[in-house]
Amino acid sequence: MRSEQQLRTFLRVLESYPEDRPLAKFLPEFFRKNKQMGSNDRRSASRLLYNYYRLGKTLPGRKIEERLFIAEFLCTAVDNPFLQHFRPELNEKIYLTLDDKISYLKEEYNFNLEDVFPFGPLSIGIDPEVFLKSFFVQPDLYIRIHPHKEDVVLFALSQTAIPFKQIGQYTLALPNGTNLNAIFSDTEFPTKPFEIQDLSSQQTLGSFKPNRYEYWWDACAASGGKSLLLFSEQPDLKLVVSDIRESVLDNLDERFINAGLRTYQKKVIDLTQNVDQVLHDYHFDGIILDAPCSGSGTWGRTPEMTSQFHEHKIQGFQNLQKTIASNVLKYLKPGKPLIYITCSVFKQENEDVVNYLISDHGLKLEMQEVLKGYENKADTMFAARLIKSDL
Ligand SMILES: C[S@@+](CC[C@H](N)C(=O)[O-])C[C@H]1O[C@@H](n2cnc3c(N)ncnc32)[C@H](O)[C@@H]1O
Repeated sequence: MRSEQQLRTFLRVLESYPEDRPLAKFLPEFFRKNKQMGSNDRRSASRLLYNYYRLGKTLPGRKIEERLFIAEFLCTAVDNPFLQHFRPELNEKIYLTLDDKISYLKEEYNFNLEDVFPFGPLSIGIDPEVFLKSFFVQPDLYIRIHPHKEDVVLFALSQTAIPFKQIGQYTLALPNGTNLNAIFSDTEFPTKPFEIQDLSSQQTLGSFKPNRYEYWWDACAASGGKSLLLFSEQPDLKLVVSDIRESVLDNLDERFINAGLRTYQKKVIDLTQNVDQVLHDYHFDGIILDAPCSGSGTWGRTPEMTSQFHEHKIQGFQNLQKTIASNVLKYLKPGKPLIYITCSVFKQENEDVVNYLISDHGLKLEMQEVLKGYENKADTMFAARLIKSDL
């Protein structure tokens, strides 16, 4: 029986999963080692695994199978043959709204929404209920179109059956898992006319406000998402990018070439250390600090993190953020902005770090905001613009 087979495969994959690396890395490795699995088996195993982890820490005492059926019930909105086979009484209610499903589970299974993500406190302004419910909805894939390439991208997408939504002049939402390489092939599009970038990440641009010919530093640049945004707003900038990981900076080179960004300096540095030897002559007009963080605002994409996370880690991230922020400030000109960004929902990593920068370093807060991706099938992020004092 197909559903029985799917359940057996799910249990086998779950048992093999060591929970020490992202599912997105583990699953392809597992499938490579288990070549007998066809594409349908892979698809259903991935779906069941991801949905299972969307339950987070709820219903801890229930059997794995029971939790899986409840996860399927919450995360699917169309007739579900798997559920029909094992729990027809749940499949019968598959068309209920998420709110009604949650009420039903509360009654019948003692389900408690708060247990999905029992961590906190959350940043100010986050609606806990809406945030928690977003865990049962797969986030969208967002792209940012390069300037003047809107027609090319919209035309290519209109030739496919893929439903996409235009959010702004340069921003499109596509269903998760859309194979953009198939639509924008290397032969037809040797340089890609867009970046894959989450909606909230794109929205951090609002806090940058760069001016022409200024000198900016993207201090934790990774593969350069924020630098590319900065460049899209103000191409006439001088730019330094750095990260502790050399490998991610190699990806950055590729993305920069694709976007036409050619003049920048690149440095591999550990910002918990004294970096004066490398940066003693630098005085920046703006610093973007997209700090290492729990990533809790992105767990809608990596739901396995919710059940693997331990709350005590938040303090460790805050310590790291304070250290790095204190170290970079030395290279910021007085009167100029530090843009502090995280993809965390925790107040301890967001407002508390901002308050520390104000109280211990005399920075002036110009604005701070939570980018509520949980309302838009996107990541949730935090961005603050702080000005270094003139003294
Ligand atoms: C949130 S990610 C940055 C994402 C990037 N700005 C983007 O838009 O794609 C944080 C980065 O901080 C880097 N990082 C972590 N610890 C660091 C340290 N001690 N010094 C410098 N960079 C560090 C990580 O390697 C990671 O790439």
